Amino acid sequence: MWPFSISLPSLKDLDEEYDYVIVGGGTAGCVLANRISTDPQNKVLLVERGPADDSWASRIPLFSANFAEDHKLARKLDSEEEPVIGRPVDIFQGNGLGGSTRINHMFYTRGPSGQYDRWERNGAEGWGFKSLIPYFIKAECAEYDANPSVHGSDGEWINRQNGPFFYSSFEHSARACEALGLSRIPDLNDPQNVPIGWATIPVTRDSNQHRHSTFWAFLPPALIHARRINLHVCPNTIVERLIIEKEQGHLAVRSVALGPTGGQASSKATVHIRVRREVVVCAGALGSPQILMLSGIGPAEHLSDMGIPVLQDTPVGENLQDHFGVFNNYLVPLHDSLLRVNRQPLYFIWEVLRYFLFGTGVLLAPVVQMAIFACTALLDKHGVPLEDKQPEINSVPDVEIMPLAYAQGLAQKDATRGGFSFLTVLLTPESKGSVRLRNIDPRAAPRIDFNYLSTLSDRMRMRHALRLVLRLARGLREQGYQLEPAEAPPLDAEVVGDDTLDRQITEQGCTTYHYTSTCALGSVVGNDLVVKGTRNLRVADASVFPEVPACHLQAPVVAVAEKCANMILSIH
Ligand SMILES: Cc1cc2nc3c(=O)[nH]c(=O)nc-3n(C[C@H](O)[C@H](O)[C@H](O)COP(=O)(O)OP(=O)(O)OC[C@H]3O[C@@H](n4cnc5c(N)ncnc54)[C@H](O)[C@@H]3O)c2cc1C
Repeated sequence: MWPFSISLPSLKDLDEEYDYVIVGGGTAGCVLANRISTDPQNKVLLVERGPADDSWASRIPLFSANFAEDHKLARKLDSEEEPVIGRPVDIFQGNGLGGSTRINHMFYTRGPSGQYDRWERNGAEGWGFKSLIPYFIKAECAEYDANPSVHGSDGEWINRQNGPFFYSSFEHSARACEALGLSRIPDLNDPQNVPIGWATIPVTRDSNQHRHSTFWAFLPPALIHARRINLHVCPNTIVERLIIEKEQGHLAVRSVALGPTGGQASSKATVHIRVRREVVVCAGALGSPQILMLSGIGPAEHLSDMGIPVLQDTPVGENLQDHFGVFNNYLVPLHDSLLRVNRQPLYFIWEVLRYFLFGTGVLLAPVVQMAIFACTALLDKHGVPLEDKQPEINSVPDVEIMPLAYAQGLAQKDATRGGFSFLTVLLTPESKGSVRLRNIDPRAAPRIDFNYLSTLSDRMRMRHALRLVLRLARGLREQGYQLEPAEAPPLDAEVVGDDTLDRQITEQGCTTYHYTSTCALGSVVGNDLVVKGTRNLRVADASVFPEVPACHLQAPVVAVAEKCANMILSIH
C-alpha cells in the first residue's frame, strides 16, 4: 500500500508473549507505543481495530476531515434517542492507526489551567496544570512564535497557526467580538492569558501541510520499521476481552484475546497473547469501557444482566460526558463558504493546484480558524458581556462559539449563496450519560446514552450562549456583511423567546465528538491510571478525565498518554 512500504504483522505472525500490550492504536495508543518501546528491552504489542491506511488523501486536511463520507478510517455509531432533542445523534470515532486524530479537525487546544487545578483539588493528585504542563511540552513542536516557557519545540507532534483568515466572515466575527467587549486572546494555550475572548486556533499540521495525526507524529513507518524487533503493530485486529485472574488479593491480566476485526467472535479465530507486565487500554471513551465490561470489570448489576461473571464491581461506563453543540445556520456570499468547492469545479481544480504548488488554500481546511470563549455568568440577560465583571486568569469558560465557513444542510437552499454557521458548544456540562453493553459481542456497538442537557443549569446556559450568538450575528450584519438567517432565529436577541431557542436546540443540536470520562480518575482508575482492584491494568485515553475538559481533546489525551508512559517507565 503506497507509500506505506513496511508490512505490519497480522494475527498469525504475533509472538506468544509480550511485556506490554496496548489496546487501541488511536491518539493515546500511538504515543504510548512509541514511548514504551524506546527501551529495546521492552517488548511491546500495539493492537488496533482499524487499518493502517496511509493513502495521500488521508493526509490532506480537507479530504481527511470528511469523515462522514470515508468510513474506512471512521466508525459511525448511533446514540440512543436523546430525551431533550427527541432523536439519536450520529456518533463518529476514528478507526485506524492514529484513531480520531486521523479524522478530526486538527485543533490543538490544551484547555484552561483552572479546570485541571480543580481536578487536583478534588483528589486527582498529580493532575493539576503544573503537573501536566511538562507532558504537553514534551509532545509538542509548536511551529510558530510561541512562548517557550509553556510551549515545546522539540516534541514529535507539530502544531501551527492557521495563517491569515481565509474567509472574510471570520474578520467580521472578530470585529463583532471586539464590539461586544470580547478581546483577542493572544495565545489560547498560554496559561498566562485570560481564557475568555476570541482566539485563533492552532492546528496539528506538519511542515508539508499534511495532517499530523499521532500515527505520523509518534509511529511513522520508519520508526515502526526501526523498532520491529521489540515493537509489533497489529492493525485490523480487535481485542475481544482481557483474561483476568485473581492473584494475591488483586486482579491481574494474564492474556488478551484477539480476533480479526471483520470476523465473527469464535474460539477458532481467537488468539490468546500472554502478558508479562502490563496492559494499557487506549480504546477511547466508548471502546475502553466496553472492553473492561466484557472482561468482568464494571457495574455488577449490568454485568450480571449480560451473563458476565463479575470480577470487580466498579462504575465503568458511567459518567459519560460530551460537548453538546447547536448550529445556527446563515446564508452568506458563496465566495465566503466552503460550498464554493462543490459548486464551482474550476475553483476546486485551482485550489488543488494551489495546495500542491504552494501548500495553501482551501485544502488546508480553513473552515474554522477562530473560536470565541465566554462565561455565561458574565453575560447579561440578552447575552451581552457585562462591563463591570471581568474574568480572571484561571477562569474556566463554559461556552465556546465557533464561526464555520460552512453550514450543514444549506447546500440545497439557494444555489447562488454559501452557508455559514455559528456552532455553540457547552464546555462544562453537568449532564452525564452512560456507555453500556448491548450484548456480549465485542464487535457490536455499545449502547450510548449522552443524556444531553438533562440539568436545568445546562439548558439555561445553552440558551444564554445562543443569545450571545444572536448578538454576534447581528454584529456581522451591522458591519454590512450579507448574512441572512436560514436555520437560525431572527437576529434580534431582545425579541427572541426561550421557546424559539429551545426549538433551535432541538432541531440543530449535535455531538461535537468529545466523548469522555467513562473510566474516570478517582472512580474507576486511581491517580496512577491503574484500574482499581487490579495490579497490571491501566487505562490511558479520553475516558480517564474526571469531567470533559473545557477544550478540544486531542492535546489533553496526548498529555495523559505521556504521563502514563512516564509512570510505566519509572517503575519497570
Ligand atoms: C470527527 C471528530 C472531530 C474532532 N475534532 C477535534 C479537534 O479538532 N481537536 C481536538 O483536540 N479534538 C477533536 N476531536 C476529539 C479528539 O480527536 C478525541 O477526543 C481524541 O483523539 C480521542 O483519543 P483517544 O485516544 O481517547 O481515542 P481514539 O483516538 O478514538 O482511539 C481509540 C482507538 O481504539 C481503537 N479501538 C477501539 N476498540 C478497540 C478494540 N476492541 N480493539 C482494538 N482497538 C480498538 C479504535 O479503532 C481507535 O483507533 C474530534 C473527534 C472526532 C471524532
